Amino acid sequence: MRRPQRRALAKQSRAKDGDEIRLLEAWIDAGKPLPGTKPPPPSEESSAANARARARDVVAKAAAGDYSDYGASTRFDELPLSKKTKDALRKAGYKEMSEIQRAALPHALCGHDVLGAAKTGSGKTLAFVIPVIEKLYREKWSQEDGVGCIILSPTNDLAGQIWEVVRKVGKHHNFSGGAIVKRTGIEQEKERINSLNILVCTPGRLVQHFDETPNFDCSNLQILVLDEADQILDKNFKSQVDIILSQIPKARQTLLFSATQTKSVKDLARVSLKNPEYISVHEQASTATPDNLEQCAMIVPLEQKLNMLWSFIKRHLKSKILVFLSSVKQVKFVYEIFKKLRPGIPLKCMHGRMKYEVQQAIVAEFSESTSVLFSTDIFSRGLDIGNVDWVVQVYLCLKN
Ligand SMILES: Nc1ncnc2c1ncn2[C@@H]1O[C@H](COP(=O)(O)OP(=O)(O)OP(=O)(O)O)[C@@H](O)[C@H]1O
Repeated sequence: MRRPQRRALAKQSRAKDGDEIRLLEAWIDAGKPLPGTKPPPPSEESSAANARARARDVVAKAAAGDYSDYGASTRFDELPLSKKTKDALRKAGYKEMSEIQRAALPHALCGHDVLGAAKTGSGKTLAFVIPVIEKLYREKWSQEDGVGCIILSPTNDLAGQIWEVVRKVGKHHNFSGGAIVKRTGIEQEKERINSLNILVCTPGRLVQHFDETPNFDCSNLQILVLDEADQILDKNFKSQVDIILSQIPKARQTLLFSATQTKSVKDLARVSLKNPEYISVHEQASTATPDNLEQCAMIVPLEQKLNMLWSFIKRHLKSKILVFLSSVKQVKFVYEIFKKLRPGIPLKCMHGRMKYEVQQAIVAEFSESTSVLFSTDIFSRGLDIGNVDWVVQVYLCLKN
């Protein structure tokens, strides 16, 4: 008896999705922003209660066929998004959009290619994760359709972090996906990669699958995202990115995000952007770092550097400190010596020769506790760790 009931429910839910998709498509088309437009500054008059009422009104009107322009929205619930996505965003505590999200989401939702730049920590991840999920939802993507989206990240850690955001925002949808990183082992990945809809991975790992996984197929790809695009497009990843681009369809949506915007015509031609929207929300800012970040430099004779670092740590025993060193050898050396000297604060170290699971455990511990983490630059891009008091670059290259 149960099975027919379940089938009937599934049918009902598909029909509901179909109605919602038709409404979203009509709304997206009717209310889309004109190419090249930016949202006006948000008005300060409205209270949270007013804003919620306005969002309800917008959605009710859309259901009645009166589609509003959504390019000036300030809240996620004013956008033409599926109920499943809106519910997940609300549960995760996301209500008001950040500046880059306000500027990029309306263009990305209506299918434009986007080249977005905004300071680190400004919310770029949601600005590409939401359009990815919505596009696949509106395309009624399912496991049988295979890989629908690839999100490229320069590091495994960042890929893992992006995947967590995809999971959070897509938790009421039925897409499959995962962070294709060293953690799982290539053989296990090969068995399931063709059934994943959203892949978050480094260029290197993806190329390995193109080389080694029989029948690995991305010919249906709908959307390609490059996070930290400036780094993915630089010479270190060039050969890998070229292979990836040769294996995916040119007719797709492409979203590029980073803290600084690449304007190199060559780069943009490589990724075949079509009439991209250039969105740069912190153009006037003098640095790509947040305004409340204070930065200073000290010139210290080489032979004094470790003493100076030791004194710094001893004077900040109640702080969370991230120390960047320039090689695995240095990280191991400084960590071992300082550990023996017992500064009075827990010490940790991390570098690319450690297993991925060990790195993840160290990041998790560091996120939770007051401690000092010595690391190479594997840790330098895009990771979201709260409450870090100090970042110390011990061997700063002054030329750069
Ligand atoms: N609209 C929002 N409301 C509240 N918090 C948000 C919003 N958007 C993003 N955040 C939070 O802000 C933090 C930084 O977001 P995110 O990692 O996406 O920034 P980023 O611009 O990608 O930074 P980076 O350049 O360092 O990768 C995260 O903790 C995220 O959950």
